[in-house]
Amino acid sequence: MPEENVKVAVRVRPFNSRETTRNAVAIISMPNSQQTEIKDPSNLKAEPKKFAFDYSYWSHDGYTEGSDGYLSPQSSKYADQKKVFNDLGLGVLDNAWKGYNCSLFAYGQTGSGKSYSMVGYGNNKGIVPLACEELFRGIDEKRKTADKDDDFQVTLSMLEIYNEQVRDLLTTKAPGKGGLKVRQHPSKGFVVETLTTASVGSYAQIENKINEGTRNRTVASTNMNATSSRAHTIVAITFVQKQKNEAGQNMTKTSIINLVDLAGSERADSTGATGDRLKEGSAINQSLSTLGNCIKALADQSMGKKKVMVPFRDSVLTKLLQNALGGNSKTVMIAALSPADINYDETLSTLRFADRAKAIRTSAVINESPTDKLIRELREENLRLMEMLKTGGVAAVGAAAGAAGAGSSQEVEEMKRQMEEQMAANQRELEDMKKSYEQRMKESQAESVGMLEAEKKKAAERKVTPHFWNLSEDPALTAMIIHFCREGTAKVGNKNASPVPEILMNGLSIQKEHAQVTNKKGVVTIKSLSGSKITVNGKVVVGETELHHNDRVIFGPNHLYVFHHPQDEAKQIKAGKAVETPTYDSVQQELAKESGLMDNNSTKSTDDLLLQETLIQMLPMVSEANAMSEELDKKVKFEICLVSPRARGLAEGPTEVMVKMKNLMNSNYWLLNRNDFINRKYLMQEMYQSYMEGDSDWDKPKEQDPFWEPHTTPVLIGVAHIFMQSIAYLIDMDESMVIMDLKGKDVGHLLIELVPCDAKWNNLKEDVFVDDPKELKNKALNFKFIIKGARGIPANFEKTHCSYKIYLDDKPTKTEEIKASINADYKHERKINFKSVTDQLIKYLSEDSVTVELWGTQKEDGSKTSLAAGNTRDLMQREKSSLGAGGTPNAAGNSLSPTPAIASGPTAEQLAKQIQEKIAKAKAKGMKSVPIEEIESTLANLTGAPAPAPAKNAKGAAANKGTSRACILQ
Ligand SMILES: Nc1ncnc2c1ncn2[C@@H]1O[C@H](COP(=O)(O)OP(=O)(O)OP(=O)(O)O)[C@@H](O)[C@H]1O
Repeated sequence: MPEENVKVAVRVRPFNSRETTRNAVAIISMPNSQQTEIKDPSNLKAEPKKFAFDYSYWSHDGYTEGSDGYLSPQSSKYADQKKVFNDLGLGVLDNAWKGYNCSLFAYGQTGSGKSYSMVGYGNNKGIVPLACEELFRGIDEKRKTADKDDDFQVTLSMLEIYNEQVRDLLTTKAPGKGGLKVRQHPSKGFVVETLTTASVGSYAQIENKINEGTRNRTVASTNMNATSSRAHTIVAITFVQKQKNEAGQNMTKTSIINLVDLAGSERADSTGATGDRLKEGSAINQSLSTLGNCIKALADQSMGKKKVMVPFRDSVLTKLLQNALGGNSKTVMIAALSPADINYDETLSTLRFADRAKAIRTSAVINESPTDKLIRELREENLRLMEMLKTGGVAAVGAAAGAAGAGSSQEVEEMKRQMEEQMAANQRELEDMKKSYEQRMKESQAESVGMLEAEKKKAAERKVTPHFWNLSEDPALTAMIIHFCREGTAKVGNKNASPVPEILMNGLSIQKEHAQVTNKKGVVTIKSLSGSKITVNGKVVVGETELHHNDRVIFGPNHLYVFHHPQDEAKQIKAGKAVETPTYDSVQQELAKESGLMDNNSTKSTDDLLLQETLIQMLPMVSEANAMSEELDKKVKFEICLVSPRARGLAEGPTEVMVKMKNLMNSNYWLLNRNDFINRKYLMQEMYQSYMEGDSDWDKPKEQDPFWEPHTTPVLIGVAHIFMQSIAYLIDMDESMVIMDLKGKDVGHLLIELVPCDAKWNNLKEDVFVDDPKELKNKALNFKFIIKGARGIPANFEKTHCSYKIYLDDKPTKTEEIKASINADYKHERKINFKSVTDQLIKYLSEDSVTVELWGTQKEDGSKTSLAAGNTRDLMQREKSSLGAGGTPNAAGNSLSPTPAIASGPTAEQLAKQIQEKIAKAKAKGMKSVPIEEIESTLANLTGAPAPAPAKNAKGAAANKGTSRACILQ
């Protein structure tokens, strides 16, 4: 069987508005129509990494937007939708007409442009609609000259794989527990049972069906509280052509065209391995990671590697794509690339994935229908027999048949009769198939006409009646759900309400009777029912609130709608007001601002903008996690924590977003980094989904419960910053330093001593000091770093220890773990010795501080005094009200401000003052600065050699950095 490689194209999109605001740097270039290069943003001068593909599409710039919104090329370099379709889509169609199975799949991180290439937006139609249009244009063309027996049938199915479960997108029926079943068929491979196949007879019908599927996807994703970018969507078009071939025989060619929009390829963890206990628990990434493994194995196979097992069976997606990747299919992959520096890691991994896919070989065959083949064979056999009978070859046939146990011409006649009967039966079967197809077509046409009419009516009503339209993170799912607010009163509620509410919403935290919307002569108001949550423009609704055009309304934690008021809009336009339609980003930004976590100053650094983006991503997730905790009565609460670089022991860097998981029954808490939290959120969703499906075993054992963490997991209690300045003057320090938690709250004191020593580790005498730290250069330096203990630690801790790094330490040093609740004596003494002090070390000692982290494991039931009772909702309410005036709770339940850059205790300035006072006192007693000979002799003692010459240049200084660190004695 002839093999051919998978065709691979990459396409780079324009910057989005956020990237433009933050002055993102474009790191992708395409020197020609095949080559793609990527630069490492941390080293822009270095050679870029180079890749070659069948097509490299430049869609980053060089285009103009027409009045109809179509983006057309300004320069020949720009690849518009038509170009991509002509290269990839037409090829797929051509193969479909020939009877080959074809697959086209789009790969890339969320927001990189997969849907744009596959489906497109507005007038920029993507490959799927253009291919469907072209397919029907071709069919219409063929029909003009077709024979009466010729026939062309198109059927469509559309499914989604989310979390290893298959959902039929062409039905509103909820799938049973665990989704649709995937079974192995002896000849077809893996198939989805009971999947709807819709017959479609025109482009309008196919477009209608795809819209219907997208709408169902929107409803399902909000109901299940799922993230649409984590789902894979497969549109499968089956194209059957019945035509006479050149020899006048009836042939049926069947081609299945699989159009696959894969879930965002970003790794759940984009910063490397996470330490979270539950990191392997979620099935959310299983399909995509198995796809990666299959592509790797297939690429190895085509490179000639023997005995490679391709793990198709390890995920639902790869089972369904087995043919597309490893068998009977002509396959095209389009990898979508973000141009921005910040996406470097993801984009590079997409390019590597695409590069591997190039090597895969498939061997497609023209699919003839077995029924037709049989008829053809029977007819051929029949013709041969007739010919033989006519030409007197009966004896020969008889002899041949005799050898097989027959013998007479009667038997030959009998054989002939049986064959003819079989042929007739086959013909009948075909006729039945045709009839049932025609019936389905009629129904589908009627349904389609009905739907078109309903759509038209809805569109007309939208122009005059106030309504809500859904706003989704995924632009493809936006404005798919419309709820009208007709004159009178309408209830918003879930499916358990009786009577069924006029505005039906299901999903997380939507109550039976959630809200009431009243339209009184065009004045529309909303009020919350049964204490449920509604937010308008970022503010929680209290009492009856009037809605205005473009107001952003959130029901529960995540049902986001925009209110459209046609008359209000007209008034605004008349008054000359700019009417701006809210976007998902603008709404999230508004919520983040309302959360109080973001300052409102307009000049923002890149780090601020990136932090803002992270907050925008995390805030809705934290609200959802809290809503799930409330519904499942998990008695934990999640809160965003902003952690400054200083609190992480770094001199500089971005503020990090972490999530604190708090046990509401006692004061225990855990800190989750962003990726660990996101991973846990998927697990929470899985748990919530199984709870919603009525599974009796929805609740997991503690070890697998994302809402639980053992009390023995150490948590960071707080940090203290120890300034090293006194060592730079060879002056000792004995201080009690404040320990601050990540919110900047005082959680105890750390008793610290810094003691400069001589070569024999005797404490330097009081009269030994330097006036200027520079005097230490090239000399040896010995000092003791002593952590005596901690005082006033929160009572819920059982065991504590400290951990810190000094100067260039690559691993943290830990003190002993002390079992004590409020006061702990670590009695930790570390002897630190530098053979030769460098400028860099002097700078460090003079300006920097050591961050000592205080870690602890909590008591099983926290601090007994705070044990609380009640359900999660009550506990959350109680916590909110006890926050007091200082903390304003917000949508996400946060009341935090970022950690101050430096914890209090004696500040650097106060320490400097203390040091100068000590020096002044010593001088007043007639003492002089440290005798240089003493240091020289210390150095000689240690190295047995004279002091090394000072580094002459930066490189030398850097080299010295490494050697100046002597082994550290403990
Ligand atoms: N070639 C392009 N030209 C112009 N705009 C583009 C192009 N590709 C993508 N975009 C825009 O970028 C945004 C993100 O693209 P798209 O929705 O296709 O991403 P995606 O990878 O499908 O994301 P998701 O995984 O969330 O579905 C959209 O607003 C889209 O209009």
